[in-house]
Amino acid sequence: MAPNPRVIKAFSFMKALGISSQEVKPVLKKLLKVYEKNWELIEDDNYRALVDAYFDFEKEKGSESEKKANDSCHGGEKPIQKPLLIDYDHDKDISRQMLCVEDKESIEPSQTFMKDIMGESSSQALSLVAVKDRKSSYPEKASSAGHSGHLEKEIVKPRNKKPKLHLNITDRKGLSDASGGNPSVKPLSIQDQDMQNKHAISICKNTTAYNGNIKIGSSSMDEVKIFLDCESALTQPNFSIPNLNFVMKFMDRKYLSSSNTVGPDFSMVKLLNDFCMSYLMLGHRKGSNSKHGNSEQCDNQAERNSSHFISDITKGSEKVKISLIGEIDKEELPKFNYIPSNIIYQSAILSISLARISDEGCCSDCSGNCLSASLPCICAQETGGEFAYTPQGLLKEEFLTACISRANEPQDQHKVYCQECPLEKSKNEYMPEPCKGHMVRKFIKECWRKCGCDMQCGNRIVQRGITCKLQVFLTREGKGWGLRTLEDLPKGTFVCEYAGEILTNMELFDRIMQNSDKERHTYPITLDADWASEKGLKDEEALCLDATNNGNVGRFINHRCCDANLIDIPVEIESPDHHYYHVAFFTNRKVNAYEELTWDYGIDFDDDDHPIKAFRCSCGSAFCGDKKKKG
Ligand SMILES: C[S@@+](CC[C@H](N)C(=O)[O-])C[C@H]1O[C@@H](n2cnc3c(N)ncnc32)[C@H](O)[C@@H]1O
Repeated sequence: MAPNPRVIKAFSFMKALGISSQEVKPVLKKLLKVYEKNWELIEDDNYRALVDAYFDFEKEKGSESEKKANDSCHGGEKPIQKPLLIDYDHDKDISRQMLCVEDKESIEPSQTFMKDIMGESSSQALSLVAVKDRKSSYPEKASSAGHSGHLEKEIVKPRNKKPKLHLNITDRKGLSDASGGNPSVKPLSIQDQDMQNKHAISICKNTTAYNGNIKIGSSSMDEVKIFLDCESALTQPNFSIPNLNFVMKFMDRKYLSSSNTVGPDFSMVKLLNDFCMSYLMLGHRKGSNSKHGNSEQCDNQAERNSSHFISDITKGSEKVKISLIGEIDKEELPKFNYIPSNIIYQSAILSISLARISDEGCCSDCSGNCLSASLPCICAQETGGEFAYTPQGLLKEEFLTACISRANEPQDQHKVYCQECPLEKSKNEYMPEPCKGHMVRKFIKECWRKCGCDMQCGNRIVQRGITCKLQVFLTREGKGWGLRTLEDLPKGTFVCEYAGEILTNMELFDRIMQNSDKERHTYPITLDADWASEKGLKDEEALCLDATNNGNVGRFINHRCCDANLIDIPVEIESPDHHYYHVAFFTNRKVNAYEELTWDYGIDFDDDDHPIKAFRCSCGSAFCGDKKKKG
């Protein structure tokens, strides 16, 4: 009689797992008896019942018979451990399966076994993930009344529950080297202590089984396992595992709010990468070290289905998209008009004309990139004959250090006192107070339109605009919205300008008076960095920037006393006099992905007379100057 093709198929499936037909035969026989020859139950879910029955049977046989079985089957090698098969198309391509091994303490699989599954060439790249909790990964065992024998008792109850999405966080400690010996490929993962939380995720770095970083497959255990390769941000202390429902809902919203969800460049890998990024981002957003506290918080959030997400607050006006993320009910969406560069409100006088740029004020003889010329061009004169930027586009260490030390020690020698201070005049036109002093600042001068170099010249950083990946997010300390970077930023990186309306100080003062009842406003910046060189400024030349109603992303940068990670540096671009200049933010140290970007506003929290009422500072710095708050 010709063998039953279903038996042959079951044998070949088990053989691929390294289990011989002889071993499978008695188990299959008993299983058929228990299931009353219902093959569907046996074949279901990649022979899950058969695989389980086999391993349970083996286990129960006791140590002696187990040893015998292993010796005969694997030539004395380490016994096969029960695999959770993740198989995306068993019939078509068994060599592309991924395996999870039950016992994480000893998950080095036998070479034979790996070769059987992956084939000779691919066995090194096999990715193995230990399943932490047997209960959470395995179906219930049924005590089958009416059947005798151990196997029957341990037979797996066929599952009629809908498969759940179950993502496991795994510890890769003790895993076999899946990197194929490449030292630069380090597995990275996090371990969830709370197995009650079924929403966990396995994130492994570069344990690529077949070229891609993302691996998906459905297991034989009614689960779907997704392996996502995420960034090293995971190891940061402020990362806590977000609720998966919340991440899912966030993704839904994000893609529903995006007009081009499925464009011609759609790819599943991109989508999953995005999922990874969102997962990390939401994890970081929690900002607390308590996993349990956060997961509760997340549950509530998920219940309320509550997240704001704007994919690009710049409405396409910057070269990069800047997203905003926050929770509904916590804070209103900011109401302002995004402008990528400064704009005159009304009375400010800005004389920008090429005629005002003298031949000595530009490098008309240059071409290409001024930084690659043998000698610095005339535009470097402002910065002592050296360009402020490195060829990599960062601020030079010495220049940055000089700016930082001047900002940190606002000593009198760097201050200038006006005879008739426009700032004081704006507060009280008829009886102005004496000038309180203005810091003389170090300027950067960038090449511009009259210069011979091109737009890619290394001395044109600020004018080329934002290039970092930034995000507006809701701070947890009550500071309202804040700005963070989504990527690591080296020291000296240009982040963004503070762009807003250009007002005269008089106009600003009027505006402040009119809005004095409003608690929160953005912080205006007085453009007084070079008032020293002016004998007397006309009212319409004493300028400031206000980004409250119209501004760029700089308006979201919160204050931090003393140890902020950004420094504001005046930059001369199109105007040779310094009534008007650009205020550019640079990192003053390396800033890690997901860190909030902060800037020291230079507020005197004791100055009760200042027209702008200082907020209660929640910067969290050890050097916080808000003594009232501390008191
Ligand atoms: C330039 S805006 C920054 C963006 C602002 N957080 C928002 O939600 O639009 C300045 C305002 O943010 C708030 N803020 C900034 N830094 C803060 C801090 N360290 N503590 C408390 N509030 C802060 C204050 O209300 C301040 O007037």
